Amino acid sequence: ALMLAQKELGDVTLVDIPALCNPTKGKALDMLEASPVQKFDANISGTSDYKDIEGAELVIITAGMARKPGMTRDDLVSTNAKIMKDVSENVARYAPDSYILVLSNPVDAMTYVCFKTTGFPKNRVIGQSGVLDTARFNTFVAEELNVSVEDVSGFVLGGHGDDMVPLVRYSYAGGIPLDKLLPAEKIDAIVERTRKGGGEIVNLLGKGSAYYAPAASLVEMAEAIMKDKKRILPSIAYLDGEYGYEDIYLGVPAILGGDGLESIIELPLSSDEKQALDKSANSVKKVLPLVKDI
Ligand SMILES: NC(=O)C1=CN([C@@H]2O[C@H](COP(=O)(O)OP(=O)(O)OC[C@H]3O[C@@H](n4cnc5c(N)ncnc54)[C@H](O)[C@@H]3O)[C@@H](O)[C@H]2O)C=CC1
Ligand SMILES: O=C([O-])CC(=O)C(=O)O
Repeated sequence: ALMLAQKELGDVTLVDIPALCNPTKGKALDMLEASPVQKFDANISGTSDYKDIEGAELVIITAGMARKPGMTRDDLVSTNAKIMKDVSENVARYAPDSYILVLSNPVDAMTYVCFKTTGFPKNRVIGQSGVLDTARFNTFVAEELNVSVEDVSGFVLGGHGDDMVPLVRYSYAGGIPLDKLLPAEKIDAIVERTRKGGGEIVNLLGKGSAYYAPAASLVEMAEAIMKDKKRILPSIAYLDGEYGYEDIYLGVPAILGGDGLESIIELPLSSDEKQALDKSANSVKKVLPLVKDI
């Protein structure tokens, strides 16, 4: 919320459960009081009444439990699917024209729940994972090469789980393909660390999960939509035959602009890459039956 306001992308309303109404108002007020110092003009308010989101153009859903060390994201599925359904119903009722970004885990399945519950068109329900996974990949590459993160552009496809697919063939530093700059074993180690990147933070924190980098990732997607930037960003999109998958939400490269997820980019994949993507898609598919009757 603070990052959105700092960028003056709009006024921000934080919504949490009634038991946390006052702490939510307190958080919002604290952030708002940073605005005269940091010189941003955006209102930030807190509430537990969904009526207060009436007319919202963009809704970011992060409601739900975070995992603890030793858990997988999929362990959160039944608890978070119920929360996602409740939140999505309220968003559909009070902000029926909004674009939605979903973060709650397991995010591929939660984005599917949000899509089915709201009944919104697929371009208006989008999940976040790839921007974060790519940011982690880029961080590790920049560290290994001792170069600026600004010059590294990785590419991560697939579900937000340990078998996500960092695409080395489409990853560059300063326009130079990564395999010309790093030996295979270093690249493999970076791929593996990226896949487990969320878990690395969960284990270090002991309580809760990553926070700043997921927030920055959501803000990048929000900005693309609010400013109609037509960014090419990895996004969790509803697939209707693209990449050979049907009726599933999965991370793929997409164009984000004023009309949400405006199109999906279908990349040619090698057979190894497609196999890795199939494995990741199958992991997401395994979870979907658990959310279909929520
Ligand atoms: N997709 C991604 O890349 C990432 C996903 N996540 C996921 O995002 C979710 C949120 O993470 P955090 O913000 O760290 O957790 P948190 O525990 O700090 O916040 C979750 C909030 O959801 C609220 N909530 C629970 N039930 C609700 C309901 N029915 N309606 C409205 N609000 C409700 C809670 O009161 C709490 O304030 C988790 O599921 C986490 O795994 C976190 C980081 C990255
Ligand atoms: O790992 C988690 O539980 C939170 C998350 O999705 C991430 O940080 O990638």
